[in-house]
Amino acid sequence: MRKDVRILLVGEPKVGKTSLIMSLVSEEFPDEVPLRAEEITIPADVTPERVPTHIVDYSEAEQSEEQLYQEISKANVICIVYSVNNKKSIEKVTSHWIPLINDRTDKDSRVPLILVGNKSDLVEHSSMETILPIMNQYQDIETCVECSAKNLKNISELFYYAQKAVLHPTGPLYCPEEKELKPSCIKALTRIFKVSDLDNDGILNDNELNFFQRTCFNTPLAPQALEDVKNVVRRNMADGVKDNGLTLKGFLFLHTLFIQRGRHETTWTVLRRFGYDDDLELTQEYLFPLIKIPPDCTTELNHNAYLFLQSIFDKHDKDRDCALSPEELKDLFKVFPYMPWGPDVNNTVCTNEQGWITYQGYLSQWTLTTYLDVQRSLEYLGYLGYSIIYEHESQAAAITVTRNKRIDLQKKQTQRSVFRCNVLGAQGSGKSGFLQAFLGKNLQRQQRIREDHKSLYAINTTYVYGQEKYLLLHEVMPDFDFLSEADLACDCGVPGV
Ligand SMILES: Nc1nc2c(ncn2[C@@H]2O[C@H](COP(=O)(O)OP(=O)(O)OP(=O)(O)O)[C@@H](O)[C@H]2O)c(=O)[nH]1
Repeated sequence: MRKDVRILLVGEPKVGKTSLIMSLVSEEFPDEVPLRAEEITIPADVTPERVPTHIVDYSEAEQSEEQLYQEISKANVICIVYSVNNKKSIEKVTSHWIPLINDRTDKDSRVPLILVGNKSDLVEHSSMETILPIMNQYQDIETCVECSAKNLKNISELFYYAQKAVLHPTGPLYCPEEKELKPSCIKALTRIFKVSDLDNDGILNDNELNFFQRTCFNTPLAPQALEDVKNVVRRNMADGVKDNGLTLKGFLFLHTLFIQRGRHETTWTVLRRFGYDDDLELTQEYLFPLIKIPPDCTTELNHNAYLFLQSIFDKHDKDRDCALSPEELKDLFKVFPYMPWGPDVNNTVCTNEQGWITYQGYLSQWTLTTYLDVQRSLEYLGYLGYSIIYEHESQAAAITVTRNKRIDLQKKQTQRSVFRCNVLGAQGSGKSGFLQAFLGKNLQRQQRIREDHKSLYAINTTYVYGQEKYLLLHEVMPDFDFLSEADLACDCGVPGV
């Protein structure tokens, strides 16, 4: 969410820019105004969207072109003011102001524009007939409003729309020409749907909808409201509601409707809650929360994280064979922007006879990633929506940072559950075979492993005094001169296999 909003008012001389600002601030029409109002800052607590808002005036008589360009580049939203009783000031909107602003702003990060027709007290008719075609022609125009600084009509609304255009912009979400959601918005909402579809049946049932509602808006929907939402979808499309739940199509339709009715903030609230920024990318804070790992400590998944991963496995193991077929695995990773596991994973963890990753193998791979590269693990948990489903502040709540290894050794006691063992030995001494045998793969199966699918790691569970622990074997290349710090940082070694 933005920290502040900067609104710039531009337009032809004498259309009433300064008067609009003064009317907003003093809540009365000023008889006399300066050429240009001083920049004002409205504190967060008196703005509708609770963000500090700066309002900046422009005066051709007082400012140079260079100063105007500077202000344009600093603005988050620009109000182009015209006077409804002055045709020339309306013409100038398209002949002068829009091209001037477009020339000075980056095509990919255009500022939203608002067309403001002032002095509505002076005319009987509306300027909308002239303005609507302009709105259809220029995508950057967020909205238009007619107002009067003189009788204070629509003044606070104007500044509210301006704030809203910055905080909840239409641009990234919706294409007004096509009257449909933009592809990146569909992608984000589809991920949100999949994360919220806890049983993975392609339908959000009442429980899932309520959970979603509570997560995003802090309140569940009343039963009648839930029915009303579904009825709106039913009335508009045939397959938006199925088995009394919302399908992806229905879910996307609802968001299209929110936007078309000017309730962008609803869709933005959902997107932000699920970690998206203004460009519909997952934020760095969401994917990579800060986590401190002191030296000699390792990282493991905690009990809650395993429960979560278990539920993710269950929801994708459709045939209940305790293994993920390639299709099931693909489906599991659909909420990721890329496929995180390559074919080497099948040779790093336990698989079934078909070579598919078993439940145990799946948890082992997560354990391995968390041990070797905790940032990656946090990122993956983020794609799966861990912190949202478990209502934690961040993905970091899934991680246990273990005690310093030296203290463990001193006390001869450890809480750790993952232990790393380096396997050393000359080329051809059978290290790979040793690793594969640890995964229960016999020589016949080992021979079928393609060279480029081989892994230098093998991880599996073992029992120590009745407790389940993970043992991670790492095959180290024979040239000892090149052993890295990480290669040496093991709990035990198996030399000369
Ligand atoms: N009737 C009417 N007059 C208005 C309204 N708003 C502004 N005016 C009058 O229009 C004239 C110009 O107003 P300004 O606020 O100075 O306009 P501006 O756009 O800031 O002008 P520049 O500083 O030249 O750019 C003044 O005489 C205002 O009193 C309005 O809503 N209705």
